[in-house]
Parts: sequence; C-alpha cells; structure tokens
Amino acid sequence: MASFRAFLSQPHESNPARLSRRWAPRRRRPHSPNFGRNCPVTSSSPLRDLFALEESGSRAFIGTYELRRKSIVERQTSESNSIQIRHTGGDCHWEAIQLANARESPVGIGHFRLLKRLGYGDIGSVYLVDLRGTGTYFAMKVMDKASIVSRNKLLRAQTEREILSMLDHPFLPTLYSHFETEKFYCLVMEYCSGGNLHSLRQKQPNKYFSEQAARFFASEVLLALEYLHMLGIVYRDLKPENVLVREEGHIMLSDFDLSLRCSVDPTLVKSTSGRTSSSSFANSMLDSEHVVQGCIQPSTFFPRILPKRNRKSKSDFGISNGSNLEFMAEPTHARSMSFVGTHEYLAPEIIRGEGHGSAVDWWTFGIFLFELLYGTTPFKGSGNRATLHNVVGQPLRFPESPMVSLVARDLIQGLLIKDPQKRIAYHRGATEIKQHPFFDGINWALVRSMTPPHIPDPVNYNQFASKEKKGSESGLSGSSANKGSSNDSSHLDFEYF
Ligand SMILES: Nc1ncnc2c1ncn2[C@@H]1O[C@H](COP(=O)(O)OP(=O)(O)OP(=O)(O)O)[C@@H](O)[C@H]1O
Repeated sequence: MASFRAFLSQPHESNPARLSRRWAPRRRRPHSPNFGRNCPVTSSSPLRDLFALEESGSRAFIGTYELRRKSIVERQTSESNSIQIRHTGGDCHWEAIQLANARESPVGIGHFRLLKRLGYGDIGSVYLVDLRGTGTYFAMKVMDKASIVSRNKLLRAQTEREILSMLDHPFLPTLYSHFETEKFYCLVMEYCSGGNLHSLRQKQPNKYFSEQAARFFASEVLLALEYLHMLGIVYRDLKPENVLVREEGHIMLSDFDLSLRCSVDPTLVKSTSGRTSSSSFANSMLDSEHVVQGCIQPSTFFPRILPKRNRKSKSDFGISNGSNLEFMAEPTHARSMSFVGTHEYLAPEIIRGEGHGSAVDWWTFGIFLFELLYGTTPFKGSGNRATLHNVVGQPLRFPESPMVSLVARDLIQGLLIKDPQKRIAYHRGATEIKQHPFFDGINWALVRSMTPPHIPDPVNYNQFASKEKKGSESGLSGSSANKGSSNDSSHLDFEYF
C-alpha cells in the first residue's frame, strides 16, 4: 500500500520550505487571511494574542507563552515604546499551531476537538475543529487512508496537499498543518464560516445575484485563478459550491484535488490596446513580437539576471516610449487528457477528449459568471448526457430575464467560445479579462479592501464551549475519535461517505 508518509516526503520543486509531517514554520509568513477572525481577540498585536490565549484557560501553554511574552516585551522595549504591528497582522492560528508544536509532540489529531461535520466530498470529510485550549478554529479535512487507496484516489489527495502547501493568497486557503494517524490523513486549513456561493445564491431573491455582487465575487475568483495560473496550477473545478465565503464576506476558493500542475513561463509583454471585449478579441490577440524575453522565474518571482550580452536596454522593452509592460503567467502549454470536472461546467475540449489546458478555467469562469447572474447554467440539459451534448453542440443563448448588461454578456460570450484558442484569455490569461469593460472601476490592487455584498451572520463559538465541557468530562479526545470507538452521543466520530 502506498504510504502517505512517502508522498509527504517527496521533494517539492517549487516549495523548498515544504511542510514536513512535523510542522515547520514557513519561510515566508502568510498574508494573514484570518486577521481578526475566529481568534480570541481581534488585535494584530502578538502580545495581546498571547494574553488572550492565556485567558482562554490553556494552562499547559502558559509556560511557553510567558517566555514568548517576555521576549516580545523586551523586543518592544528595546526597539521602540510603541506596540509593533507586523505587516502580516495577527493571525493567531499560526501562533497557536506553532506553540502547540513547540510542546513535546508535534501537532496531531489529539490536539483538536471535532465540533461539527461541515460537509464531505469524494475523498474525505471536513470538520470544524478547535485547537484545544487556544480558542482557535480550523477546518480539518479528514481522509480515510484505506478508502483512498482502494478507490485509487491517493494521487488526488497528494495533489491537494501539495497545492495547498504552495498557496499564500487572500482568496485561497491557508494550510496550517497536516499529519496522519494510523487510519487517516488530515489537512488543517482555515475555516470559512459563511458557507458557499451556491447556498448563498439560493438565498437571493429570484436565486440570482445583482450585477454588482456578481462583479465582486467574479473579481475575487479571477485574482485567485490568476495566482494559481502563475504557480502553474490549472484549477479545473470552478463552480459556486467550491467558492466559500469567509466570515468577513470575502471569498476563498477551495478543493484542489482535481487541479492540474504544470510548468509556467512568466513573461513580460507590452500591453496592447489595454481593453478587451469579445468582439475586439481577435484584434487584441498577443503579437509574438511583443513578447519580452522571459525574465522572471516561476514560483519564486525573482528576476533572473541575464548575462550582460543578453541584457536589453529600457528602450528594448519599450519603457522609454511610454508603453506599458504587463506581467503574464498563463500556462498555455499545459495539457491533460483527463475527463475531470462537473458536467454543467465542463469545457467542450474536455468533453471532446482532445486534450485541454489552462483555458478550461476561463470557460468555467464564464459558466460561473452566467450562473451568478442568471441563476442557472447555460447548457444544462435534462440529464448529464444532454448537458454534455449541449456544451459541445448548442450555441450560447442568454435568457430574456433577468436583464443583464451588455458588457456582462459580452464578457460571458468571450469566455464561452467553444474553440479554446479563440477564447478570451487564452493567450494573456487574467490580464486580458481584467481589462474587459465589465470590470471597469475595479481597483485590482485593492479588491481585498472592497466591501463585500454579503456579510455572513457571526458564528457563536460559545455554543461549542459547553460541548468541550461535556467532551472532556466524558473523555472525548482526538484519539478516541480516531478509533471511532466512542459511544457517547456528544462525541463526533469520523464518518465517511
Ligand atoms: N475551509 C473550509 N471551511 C468551511 N467549510 C469547508 C471548508 N472546506 C470544505 N468545507 C466544506 O466541506 C465540504 C467538503 O469539502 P471537500 O473539499 O472535501 O469536498 P467537495 O468540495 O464537496 O468535493 P470533492 O469531492 O471534489 O472533494 C464542502 O462542500 C464545504 O461545504
């Protein structure tokens, strides 16, 4: 039987600081998606986090906290008299995991309380958990080893873990830790309390979003896809069900087990007209003369120092004459023959079995936008076969109602071109879509600061405090859950499929 440990120890070319079974701090600190969320306090000060963690009653950690607090106080006193705020903000989740790891044994199942099953997918179940005694909440994906191996899904589990460990983006999940028990593989990720966009759409009047809300969600998804493509990841499973809503209303793309990893050659290109629409799309196709020598390395994004004889002057790059350079990292050479995805979202090239690449994400982005705006997908048939038939053979038609703007329809039309090579973004990726008039007014650098159209109801985490009491009184522990041996109805055992 192939072992998860074996796949965990495989070299990972693009992530030298790869997570080992025992959590190791990342070289780069994450963007802190959880600033102020699910944390004991909503402060960015590590000092206040530590006080709050102490107050939450974790006596076992107090010694370590005390040491850390002293060193922080000393550092603050020596560096300045003001409280230091790190640019990464106060993600208490990293602190909590790190402190748990600093104890005698690395983080494992026994450190967590299972609070609630959030859902399940093809390769595992996802639970809301808390790291005992810290008041920090996580989503833990638990996969049954035997089931995964017997159903030949080990590669999918491996892909998901590898991809998650590469990610560091505000609209993508953070993997805080991963480990295995005798029976399970576990991934510890950030928890999204707002459910998914599919459920949220169902709750809208008439079950579709306003154009403004759709533009917000599409902008965030677009940035996530752009980042994935830059890392050489074709997502392949975009659908509202996989777009989770965070506590503060921003989104998080989830579920990477169907994703494809490939090489990518980031490039600087001269910007063309600066505008894209499906009608002018043919004119804005990339002119190969405009491609500047690939001068940025994938994954690390450090400029490659070219040998002197190859160096180009500013004017070679068109900088002096005022034209703009664009960063482009579209894995246009990615190829896969797999038949993966969800019927209504499958791109025609996947159904035709002719091989597919990164353009499938732009097709699914078109279906996604259509569904947000109209409340249904464009090629849905009476059954799966009919749907596939429609995707390949039926022209795109827009329903008469609701009224959707011309620019939105133009973008959808460009994305749902059946020939991937003619599809918008085939050559220049997200850069091209960002310039479409549908996104006029979006400040791409500040999307994270936009006000979300919907803020989920806050989660009452106190409801779980009483469960903890019950759990600890009756001896609930990760290991008992692991063995699935508990008879107490307050216990949460792992359930599968
Ligand atoms: N980080 C998270 N925060 C909150 N809920 C989550 C999180 N990750 C997953 N979920 C929930 O758990 C469910 C199962 O997720 P999971 O990623 O395992 O499978 P899936 O998306 O349903 O499909 P697949 O079969 O492709 O794995 C999701 O539908 C979602 O509702």
